[in-house]
Amino acid sequence: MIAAPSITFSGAAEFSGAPLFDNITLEIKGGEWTCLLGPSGVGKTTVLRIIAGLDSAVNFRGKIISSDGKTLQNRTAYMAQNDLLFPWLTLLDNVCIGATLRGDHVEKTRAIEMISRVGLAGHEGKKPSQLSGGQRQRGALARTLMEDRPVILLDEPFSALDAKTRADMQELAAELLTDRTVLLVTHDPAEAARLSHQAIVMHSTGLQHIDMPATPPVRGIDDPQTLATQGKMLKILREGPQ
Ligand SMILES: Nc1ncnc2c1ncn2[C@@H]1O[C@H](COP(=O)(O)OP(=O)(O)OP(=O)(O)O)[C@@H](O)[C@H]1O
Repeated sequence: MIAAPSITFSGAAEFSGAPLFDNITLEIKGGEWTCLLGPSGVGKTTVLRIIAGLDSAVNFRGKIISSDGKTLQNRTAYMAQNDLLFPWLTLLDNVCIGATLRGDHVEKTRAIEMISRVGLAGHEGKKPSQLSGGQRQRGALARTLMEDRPVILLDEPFSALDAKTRADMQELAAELLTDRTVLLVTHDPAEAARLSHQAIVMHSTGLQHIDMPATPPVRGIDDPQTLATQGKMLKILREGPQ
């Protein structure tokens, strides 16, 4: 098993002098799923991108500390809100792109297996333009799951999926990412209630932790505690910090 560190993210961020968030501390527990919810524009994607080392436009003043003291560089896999599949590559080549770009051995058999696991068997040779939005999102998920990284950053990875496929992909990701440190941004309280070890709502005024059921994820869709937690989150999202 690969060691998945805890991450402490703390600090403030601004874009061109306009403050986005100030003085927040986000504790992301090692080997667990943390879900981050909150209103549009509050800064969730920016947090993910800063941790992934991707956001050059933002002015971030703070620290990102991993519990094992090692840098997070080359230890994160990031799945963006839009699928970012290369339009000129086939699905199979897109799923293998990480290894290809690094000059590593390309594990085509494993990639074909991953494509099958996300329900896209038979589509390996298609270009992204020949796939539906939900299929492209599953392709991006397969590409992320191919990256054998201890820290996984997912930005609304299931948002384009129909209800059945969404539940199936949540369970697949939970299975394949067991013991990884996962930070999942979602707008869906039902998703957060099912998948989170800890769930946090990001408000413009700071972070609010949500009490989670004692049962471990993945929780049943119709489990009463899951539904109660989902309701509590929705209330907080609608009415603000409580
Ligand atoms: N490159 C950028 N330059 C300037 N402002 C930016 C840039 N990227 C994001 N922002 C601004 O920062 C704010 C936070 O954006 P971010 O994408 O992090 O929000 P979010 O909480 O993930 O929103 P959503 O839920 O809609 O995805 C927004 O007001 C956005 O316009």
